[in-house]
Amino acid sequence: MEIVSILKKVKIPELILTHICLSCQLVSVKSEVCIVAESDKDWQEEQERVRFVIHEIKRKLKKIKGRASDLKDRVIDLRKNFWDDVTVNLDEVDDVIETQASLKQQAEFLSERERSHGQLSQQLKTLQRLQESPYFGRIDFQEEGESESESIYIGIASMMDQNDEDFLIYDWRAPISSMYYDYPPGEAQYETMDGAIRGEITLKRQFIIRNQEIKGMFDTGLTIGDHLLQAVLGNNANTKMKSIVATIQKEQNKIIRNEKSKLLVVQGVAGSGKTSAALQRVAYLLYKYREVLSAENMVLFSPNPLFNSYVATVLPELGEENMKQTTFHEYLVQRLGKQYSIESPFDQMEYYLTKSDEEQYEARLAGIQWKASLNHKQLIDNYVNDLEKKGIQFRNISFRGEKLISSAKIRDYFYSLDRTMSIPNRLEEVSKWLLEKIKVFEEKERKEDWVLEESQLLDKEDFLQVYKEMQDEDEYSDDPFFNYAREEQLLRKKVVSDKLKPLKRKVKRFFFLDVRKTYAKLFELEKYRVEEEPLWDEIATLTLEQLKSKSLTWEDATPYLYFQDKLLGFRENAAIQHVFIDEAQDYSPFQFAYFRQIYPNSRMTLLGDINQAIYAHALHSDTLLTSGVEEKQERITLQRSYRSTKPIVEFTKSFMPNGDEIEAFNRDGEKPKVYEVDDPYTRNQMLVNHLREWQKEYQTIAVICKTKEESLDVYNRLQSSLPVKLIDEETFTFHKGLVVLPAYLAKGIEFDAVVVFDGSNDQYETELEKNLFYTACTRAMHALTVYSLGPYNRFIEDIPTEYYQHYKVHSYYPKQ
Ligand SMILES: Nc1ncnc2c1ncn2[C@@H]1O[C@H](COP(=O)(O)OP(=O)(O)OP(=O)(O)O)[C@@H](O)[C@H]1O
Repeated sequence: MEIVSILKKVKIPELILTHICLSCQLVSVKSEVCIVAESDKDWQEEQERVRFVIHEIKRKLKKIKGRASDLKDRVIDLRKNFWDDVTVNLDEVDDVIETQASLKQQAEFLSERERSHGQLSQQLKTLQRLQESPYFGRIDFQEEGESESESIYIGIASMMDQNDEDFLIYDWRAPISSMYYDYPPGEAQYETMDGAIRGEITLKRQFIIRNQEIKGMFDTGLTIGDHLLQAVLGNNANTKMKSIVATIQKEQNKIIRNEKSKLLVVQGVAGSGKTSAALQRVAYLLYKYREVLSAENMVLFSPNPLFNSYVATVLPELGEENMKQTTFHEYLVQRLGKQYSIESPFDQMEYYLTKSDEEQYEARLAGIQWKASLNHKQLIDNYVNDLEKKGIQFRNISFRGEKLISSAKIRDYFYSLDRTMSIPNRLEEVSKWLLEKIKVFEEKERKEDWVLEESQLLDKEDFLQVYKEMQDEDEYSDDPFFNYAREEQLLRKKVVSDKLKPLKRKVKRFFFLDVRKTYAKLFELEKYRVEEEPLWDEIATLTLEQLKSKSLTWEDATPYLYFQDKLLGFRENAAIQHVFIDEAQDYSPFQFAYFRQIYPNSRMTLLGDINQAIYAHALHSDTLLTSGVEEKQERITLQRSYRSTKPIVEFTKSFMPNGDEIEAFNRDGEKPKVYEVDDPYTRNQMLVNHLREWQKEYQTIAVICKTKEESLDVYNRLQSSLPVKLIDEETFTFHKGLVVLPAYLAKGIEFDAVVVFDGSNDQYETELEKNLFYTACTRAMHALTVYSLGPYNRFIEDIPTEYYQHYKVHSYYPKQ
């Protein structure tokens, strides 16, 4: 095997390291590196240490395997013979109590064993991972006042030596390990419970260890040397996101280890590692607060279902459980899906992109922006204040088509209650009052003829239940007439009770309050007309139409739920201690305010990129990453982009405002290509050939379109020539190979190579379309090609021509 160890001694500039180690894909890394022969003493000593540590790991593995297997046998045995050790005696009250105690003890015994077994399996998994690659970093740290430095080896978990005295490996999340990410050699310090420990880093070294062998070794003067990063970033994209634990950058480390902020906002350019840092942060918090925090106490809101599967393996790879993951749409559907069909953000986006010729388009757009704003929230708050005094719409309570209690009576009762009580508390009172009334009605109703008729139709089980009830009551008599009468009584009771159950359930859930009708009044009453919004009347008409058809547009769903929670009350989710919101720029200020309401005490980490704000509400208005959030917050900015090669970053940053602040990681590659083609047939032909070529080199290739419709069209065209998959909003996992998808579904994800199917002026014109185009282009890691049917879009005009290769292609086909 060809291995070149890389250390600091001999300098060979501009070495193309195609012969490094092919098995770990350290290929095509072109940079100035330092290199020494394999026989180097340091290399050998390090390899010796790796062997020693792995030997220790194996020893531990053997020991734990033995213990785990013993424990497993004992658990199985305990489960099988659970009852043998329980004294069951139910004769006397004392005996029952004793039996209960004995049962409890046995159950606790079993669960304690099961827990221990779980912990051992966890340790086993971690050791198995360490066995492959025990660590990735080393720092030699000489603490102030000490005469010698200590070598700290850093890996994904800690491991002690045989006598449990010294650490052979430190967990990357241990306080001392933070220096590895934060400091180059020289003065350094780390925080402990007892204050800062100061000293000097005398050596900083990175390793690539695979299959128990050192494949690469770098001494670095930087925080985290570029060599390793070059190697990692040069690899092909995967359908699963990778952990960045070995190469976390200093700025990212600030996000990961931030403990002070209640609200942490990360504005990071495309590919700057926001999502990666967020996941490492979850792992860090789970480690640091392991006594009090578990994966169930954290939730990640992600941009689409595909993204969930994309990031699903990062935490398990680090030996941690995944936190809950959901999309905000999923959350809204779960809360409101029974009453309404809820438009997805993607459908709203399709509307925005494709329906500009519709009559109501302008009004809808104005509505999208208004309903995203905190002004709309204020309007609702004012309205709810008024509703405390009057105006709530109630429903009649009816049973079998007959009105039992009129909405007017309910309203009068509600508004007769103490006004200092909140609306939900008053509803609780109304509910009790109604249930009392229903109870009285229930007793009367049992005597009705229909009840007897229905009782004949009861199931056999119902009769048996009544029979059992009579026996339990000890009312079984020798007098058959008495029995018959009692049976009828009970059957009648059962029929009415069963029939009223759904109604009672609804009353307990405050169904008597008509939320929809009350919300609609906000758009009907002159009092709430928003004068400063010129299209208010149109917005109101549209909203009322939607409400009538029992569907909620994306822009309406959050305000509606907010309003509903205000009226009916909402039990906050106290279990969630940390909320992560990825692609935070896509949430409106109103939506964020709603998050605050449902998770009032949780810490929040918001991650986003203002340049990727693609939803219509972001037009001319604040998003979470601008100034929309007034709360106290800590902001961290990431300017360096890691995903794409330098030429791709130079291309994409050139047409973005403040693009000059975006910094490319120095990774070489081909310049992006822009093909202006004058007919669709030629473009298709070229595209197929192009993709065929790429398939030889790359594992994940995306043809990114603007809309769903365009994606479907491209998919249909390519299908007959190439193995291709179409990704839509219902796609939950994606696989290697060639995919076609709209840009908004590619958010957060990356591909080896990307084709923008049509980057023409007709397609990308507005400011939001620019962001969409930017989002599409920045998905590419190694190669980017833009096809344009006719003249390319005006944003490309802003790019210096030396940053891309431009081709004008004339039709292969004769014009007809
Ligand atoms: N410190 C790092 N070491 C190695 N790779 C990194 C590092 N930071 C980021 N990357 C890589 O860069 C790519 C982009 O990272 P990530 O998806 O986390 O960025 P992002 O800021 O969320 O991007 P976007 O907003 O464009 O979706 C990933 O392949 C990730 O593995």
